[in-house]
Amino acid sequence: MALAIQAPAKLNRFLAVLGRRADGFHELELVTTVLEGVADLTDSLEGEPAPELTLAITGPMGEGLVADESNLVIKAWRLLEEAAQRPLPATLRLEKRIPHGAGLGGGSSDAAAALRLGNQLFALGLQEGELLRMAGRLGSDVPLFLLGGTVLGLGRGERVFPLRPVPLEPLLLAHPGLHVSTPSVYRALQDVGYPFPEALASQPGGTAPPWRNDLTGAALWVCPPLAEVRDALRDTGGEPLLCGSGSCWAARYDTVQARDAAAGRISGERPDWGLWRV
Ligand SMILES: C[C@](O)(CO)[C@H](O)COP(=O)(O)OP(=O)(O)OC[C@H]1O[C@@H](n2ccc(N)nc2=O)[C@H](O)[C@@H]1O
Ligand SMILES: Nc1ncnc2c1ncn2[C@@H]1O[C@H](COP(=O)(O)OP(=O)(O)OP(=O)(O)O)[C@@H](O)[C@H]1O
Repeated sequence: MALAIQAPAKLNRFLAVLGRRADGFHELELVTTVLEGVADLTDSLEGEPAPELTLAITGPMGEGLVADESNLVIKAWRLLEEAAQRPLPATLRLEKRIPHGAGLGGGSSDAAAALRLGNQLFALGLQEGELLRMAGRLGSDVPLFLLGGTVLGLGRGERVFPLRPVPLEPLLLAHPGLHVSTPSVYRALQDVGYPFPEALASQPGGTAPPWRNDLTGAALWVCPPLAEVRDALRDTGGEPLLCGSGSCWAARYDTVQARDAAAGRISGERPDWGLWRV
């Protein structure tokens, strides 16, 4: 019987870079919200046992993605096979609605969905701790999608802890169709210089974490046209925040009305941009 798992996008409302580690990764402090329930910004992974492993990719954001061993869904499946010590042949269908290279974690979310799907489909009985370890091997962003909700991320982002939900303000996400490479943004931190973050723990108790992304300068260095999206959102009265390593921006507004007016204006001026209301 076929099973389907939803794979939502994420928003890092707080991303502090604490420094560069000996292994080349960066030590981070992150507060991330998994954007559950936003249908047009959620991938779907469906599968059923079959004679051999195949992956088909469809959906509005499927173009340009390859369904080979480089795909995070297949990489996750191979880790499941390693844990099960046997092949897990299945027909997999991935419906892509999250743009890739946008900082919304779509590939990571698909990988987490694949771990859960394979574990259920073949009744592997892998426990949460084991799945989290496998997720961390696939990518720094993958474990947070296994938790869902609002998540504190430490280390390179893979050490995750559930937080009390931080309510999101009315948001407008704008995607200019540019693809920004995450490694190139982290590398550019050397060129633009490090910020000097106060630790999240030093924020006054009870307040929401600040709207902050220390990768912004580096991403603008790598991809200067990103500034156009930031400025367009600012012109509508929003407070823009770069999503992860870009290229999407999320702007927060005081009211739903202000956000909806902004969406109307930007969709008229920039019909080529992807827009999502959250
Ligand atoms: C920008 C974020 O999306 C914020 O959540 C993540 O930090 C990126 O997470 P991700 O895409 O899962 O990243 P990974 O696949 O683990 O790493 C991709 C590349 O990004 C850089 N990288 C990533 C995470 C980190 N803490 N420090 C890094 O320097 C490394 O060059 C690494 O080779
Ligand atoms: N199933 C997948 N969906 C999207 N990208 C994938 C997938 N499998 C592999 N990739 C590769 O991973 C890269 C990053 O994809 P992803 O959608 O996670 O980017 P992102 O939104 O910038 O995420 P992050 O903020 O985690 O860097 C893509 O450019 C693509 O080459």
